Amino acid sequence: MGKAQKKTGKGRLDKYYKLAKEQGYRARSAFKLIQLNKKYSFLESARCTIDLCAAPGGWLQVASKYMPPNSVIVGVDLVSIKPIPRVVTFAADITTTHCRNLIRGELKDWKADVVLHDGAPNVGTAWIQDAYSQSELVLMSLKLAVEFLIKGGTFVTKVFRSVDYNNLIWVFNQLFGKVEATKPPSSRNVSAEIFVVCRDFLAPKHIDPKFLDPRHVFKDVSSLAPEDKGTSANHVQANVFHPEKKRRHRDGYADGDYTLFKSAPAANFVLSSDPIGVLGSVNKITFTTDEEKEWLGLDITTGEIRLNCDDLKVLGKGDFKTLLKWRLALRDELGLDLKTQNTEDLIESVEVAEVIDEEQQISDELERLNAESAARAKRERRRANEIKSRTIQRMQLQMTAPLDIGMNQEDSSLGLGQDDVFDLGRAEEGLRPTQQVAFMRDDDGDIIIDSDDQDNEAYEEGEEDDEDENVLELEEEREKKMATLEAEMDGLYDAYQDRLRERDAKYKVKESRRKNAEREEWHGIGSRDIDQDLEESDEEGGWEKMQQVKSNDETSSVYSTDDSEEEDVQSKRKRRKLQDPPRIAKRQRLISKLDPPKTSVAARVWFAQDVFTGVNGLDDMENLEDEDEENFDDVEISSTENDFELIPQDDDGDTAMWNVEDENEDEIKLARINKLGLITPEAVTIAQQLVNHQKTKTQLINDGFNRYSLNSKEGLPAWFLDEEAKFYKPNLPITKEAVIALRAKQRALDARPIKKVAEAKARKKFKAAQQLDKAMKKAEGVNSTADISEREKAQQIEKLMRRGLSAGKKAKKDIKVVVAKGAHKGLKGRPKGVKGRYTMVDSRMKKEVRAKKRKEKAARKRSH
Ligand SMILES: C[S@@+](CC[C@H](N)C(=O)[O-])C[C@H]1O[C@@H](n2cnc3c(N)ncnc32)[C@H](O)[C@@H]1O
Repeated sequence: MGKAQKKTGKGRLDKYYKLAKEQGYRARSAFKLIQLNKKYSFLESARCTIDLCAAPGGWLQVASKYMPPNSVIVGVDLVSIKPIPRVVTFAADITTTHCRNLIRGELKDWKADVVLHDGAPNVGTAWIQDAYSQSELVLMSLKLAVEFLIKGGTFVTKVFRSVDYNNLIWVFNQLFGKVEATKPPSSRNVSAEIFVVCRDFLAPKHIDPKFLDPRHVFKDVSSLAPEDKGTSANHVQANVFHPEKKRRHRDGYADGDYTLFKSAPAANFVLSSDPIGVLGSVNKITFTTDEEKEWLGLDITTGEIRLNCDDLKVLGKGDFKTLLKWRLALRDELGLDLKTQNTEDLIESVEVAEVIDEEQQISDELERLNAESAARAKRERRRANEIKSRTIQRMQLQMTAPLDIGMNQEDSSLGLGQDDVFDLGRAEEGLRPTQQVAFMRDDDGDIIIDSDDQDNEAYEEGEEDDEDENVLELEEEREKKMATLEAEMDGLYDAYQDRLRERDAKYKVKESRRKNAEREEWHGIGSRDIDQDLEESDEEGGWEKMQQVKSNDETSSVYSTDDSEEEDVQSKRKRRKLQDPPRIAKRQRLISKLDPPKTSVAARVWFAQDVFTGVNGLDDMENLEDEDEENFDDVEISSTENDFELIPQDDDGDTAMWNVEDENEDEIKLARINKLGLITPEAVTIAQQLVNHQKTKTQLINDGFNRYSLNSKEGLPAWFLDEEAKFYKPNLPITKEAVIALRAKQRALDARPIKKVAEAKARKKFKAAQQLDKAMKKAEGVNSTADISEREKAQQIEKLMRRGLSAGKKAKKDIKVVVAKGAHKGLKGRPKGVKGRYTMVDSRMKKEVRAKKRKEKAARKRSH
């Protein structure tokens, strides 16, 4: 790190970077050594340490802090290292004999207890080259280590996980008793670096120079000369330098491929038996060969497919499936799918064998038409069945009244008993012989009873005709196959996502950010908003009227003018609760001093159902999700803060269910807002509009009923819901003022002094007050002295008070500070245009002076 590094982006945000700044370390890497030393404790007992590649000196600072006083510390780097107390530094290349001589000159005949190496060539330009010279550098540092280390000494080095890694470890194992590779927490996960701690140096009398020769240690197995393997004596040596006959790439980059961006030819994807593997490991699919280019020209290779192949990292579930389907279609086209090919061949050969005359053609055509219509009828029947079962579900959840599907509960003419009113299976059976009713969906998607004769004929034909049955079976089989394929693709997509997640170290951060952001997003009205408004609203308007209507008319809904809509929302909530019992369990315990819930008749009837009995028992459920635990903690805190009483759950089923999750979510939101304030421009916009009376609460509530608030997700495919969750969000308007206000808030936060400065200021103030106190006491003493004149008294008191008031305010010396950068960098003598007293400072100086003072103070304390 000879060059000044640009400290932007992740570097600045990094926790260790900040810690290093705070604690006066020159580099965040200092924490790597601190953590390594914490694990292996090699510095405390060391009397002499050599740090190879030590600039800017973070490790040296750590060594000087943790090693006993009066120990010897030597640091070497290509670039010069600014002075550090107790440390001797040189600027030299560790691969040269000059460097070796310099160290020898400094140590004389001393031996080092620890040799450190954190060398890194200029990473970032050519990775292949970097990785190799890094390994080379490690070997060079090892060479110096074996020369200067004492028997039993420790060598700590940074190694990059590359193809040379295993060879290096093998060499270390030959020279040290214990070799361990570890990655300290401060080493970034995205970095390929790892630290190897080699302890208990064996100090052999003679070390084969090949152990320390990169040409031998990193020689590739394939390039191994046959004579090396020949004799049994040589055989050992061959193993020495090539511990693994076959290199595996589990741990590092593949041979010769150190790029993160990878592409694969389309043939790999199409012909591979593991297409998901291909998709998960590359960024792009290319069409380079003639055959692949031909595939591009096919109809099935649409523009969308080409785009998808161009950047696999942006694929959503739908794109992913499209790509896999394209692969299947292409394989079909190429005749690669053996099973399909066989079936097709069979059909083809049958067709060829047939003698086709005109009559035959007509009968074939008729057959085909019959088969088609039978298949259509079957499809419709299946669809009707699906609708039927869905309707039954809806009815069981009281989302749909029997009348919604055109049935009259009391109509005995249908031949149905009162008890069987929800048994549509039987209803349909009962209807079929007389009226031949089929359940169909009309244009609006509602269920209708269809008694069209033609359809019924088809229905019956479908039942009777054997040949048609065959076609139906085929059709069914095809659909089953499609369903299996879909399921398979869903599975593959999940696997693909997992792979991407593994590769993307930032995924978790992104996810947690997204969750945080979602917390403050406002998508509509929750019950909490409404309850709060019921209590707080001081406006006249629609909302109050609705409230009145609600209390007067028990049959009306809670806040919707449409009963069915209200029930729909309620039942969705209930279902969510049932699917997520632990959540309920946690929240049930949080019932607080809220007013008894105001339930509508519809809600009471709903909660009275059998399904909800025993919901309290859910309290005992374990295995709560992390997120919920977090929420729970938050809520607990906020409820104690608000002096809420945590009381056990009431046995009454209604009350239990009324403890809606929305309330707790709102509590969490509220607690968060109390803690952090409003953090999104949308929220600030709404808040400002409310404060400035640009919007009333009623308007706000009405705005909550938008197209996003009551979206039914029923029957939608999972991948669609995934995509929707990502992109289908209300776009709440934000104002310029809101953004300005947020920015100002952030600036104010940034401008706040850090804790240490604030503490120092407070200390100064306290000391000044103490001095003043002292001065006043002395002045009183002077005043009460009888043997001096009044004039003298006044003079002395004035002097004392002046001193007391000026305590802590030292007169600043008039010295001009010149920063040693730009034209002033490396300048010797007076800088141009600077008159009077001046001092040159640089970025390091302040910290070093402070550190020096700190140490002096500590030493003084110790000596007292
Ligand atoms: C990651 S930095 C070391 C940071 C140091 N451990 C600290 O805590 O401040 C790597 C250093 O290796 C040095 N380096 C690279 N090749 C070198 C060589 N051949 N000889 C000496 N130093 C070298 C670079 O100049 C760079 O300062």
